[in-house]
Amino acid sequence: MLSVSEAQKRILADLTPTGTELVSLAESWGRVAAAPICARLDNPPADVSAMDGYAVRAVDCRSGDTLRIVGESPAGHPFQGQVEAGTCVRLYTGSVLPDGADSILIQENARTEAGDRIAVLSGVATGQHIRRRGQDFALGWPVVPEGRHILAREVGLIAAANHAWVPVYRRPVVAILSTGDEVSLPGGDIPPGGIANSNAPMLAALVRACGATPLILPTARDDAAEIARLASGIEAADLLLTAGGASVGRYDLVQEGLGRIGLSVDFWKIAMRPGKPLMHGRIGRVPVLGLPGNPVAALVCGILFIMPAIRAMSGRADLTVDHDLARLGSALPANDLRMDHLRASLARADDGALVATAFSRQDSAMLRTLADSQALIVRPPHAPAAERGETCRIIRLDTLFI
Ligand SMILES: Nc1nc2c(c(=O)[nH]1)N[C@H]1C(S)=C(S)[C@@H](COP(=O)(O)OP(=O)(O)OC[C@H]3O[C@@H](n4cnc5c(N)ncnc54)[C@H](O)[C@@H]3O)O[C@H]1N2
Ligand code: MOO
Repeated sequence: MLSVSEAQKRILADLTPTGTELVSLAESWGRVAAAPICARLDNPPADVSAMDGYAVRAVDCRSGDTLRIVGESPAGHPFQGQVEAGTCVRLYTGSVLPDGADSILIQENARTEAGDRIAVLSGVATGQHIRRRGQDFALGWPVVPEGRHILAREVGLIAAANHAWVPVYRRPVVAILSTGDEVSLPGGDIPPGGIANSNAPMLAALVRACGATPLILPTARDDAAEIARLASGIEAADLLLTAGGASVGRYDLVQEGLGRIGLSVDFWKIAMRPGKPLMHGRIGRVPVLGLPGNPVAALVCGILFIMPAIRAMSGRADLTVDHDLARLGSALPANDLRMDHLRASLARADDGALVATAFSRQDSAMLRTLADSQALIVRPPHAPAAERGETCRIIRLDTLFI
């Protein structure tokens, strides 16, 4: 059986980003920059005040000096004249620094006197409280690199760089085909021996959380011809996920069904738990991931393989999900040859360290335990028994937003 990291490498090996499109700035959140986004101006565009106060010449702004106010310059209304010796201009945060001035006296350090004069209560240092033109970024700088996931911070930055449109990668379309005679639509009557289809909506939610567009196909019965028929239009998608029918049983027919429409299998079976029967292959240009039917196995494969695959197809530079360190909240037995992913709760110790405690039952059909988990404890193949308090590697589920 293949290792998890080898499987990840093989899945990512031949994935390329989708095409590109232009979206409005407001629509760019959650997308991936398809080209470097270069500043169309300096930011700030001019030397501006960082405080409400007075534009002054530091040389004549010592404690006890008085200055004559020669004008006012609200933000957006630059002063047209010059700040001469012994004068100042009233201005505000964001006002352009007038010619002749080199510093800002904050209003708390000035007292208004009779007429148009102020008394300086505390002197200023040259350049104080000035935001220099271009100190954040300059015209032409690539402020957002190609491949960056655009979140709220990037949206703000792209706006500040004066762009209304953003080049992004097209959202990958991910088709989801669940299989199984026993699988029924959630919400309907579940016949004897049936089970509600949790995989299709769960995988669709995962796909959406990864920034791709899910396309749920009708559920296929355990019938190779039907599986082939339902997957036959797959060229319309960028990735095919199947769920169920991946194992060795007589009715596990996904490979046989997809084989009829040209599936070539790259690998089948990974040394991991849950998720052992994962299959990777291709139908024409479309990559295929055959997920196990057990829902927890499907979702763990989703985190380890679907997320990186969608990120790669979306053009993202950061592909795999990060691991963190935690302390074990309870002892664990030695592991076998499969890399294990134990559903666990997370808490904080008094010293702030994360403490991960595995749930006592780890059945890969138990969705409630999965939903109640804040982390997966990742145990390498053949890991020896571990004591409570030992350091372990975890994948945080609570920060993945899936
Ligand atoms: N003799 C062996 N049996 C099994 C092995 C093995 O190595 N040898 N592997 C086990 C492992 S590990 C897994 S994981 C499962 C995977 O099986 P399949 O991918 O073939 O999945 P199914 O048999 O179709 O279903 C498994 C389980 O999940 C339920 N299921 C299926 N689809 C859905 C759905 N859309 N929503 C909710 N639940 C679903 C199904 O009813 C079964 O209970 O194989 C083990 N067996
Ligand atoms: O690996 Mo299976 O995925 O144990 O349930």
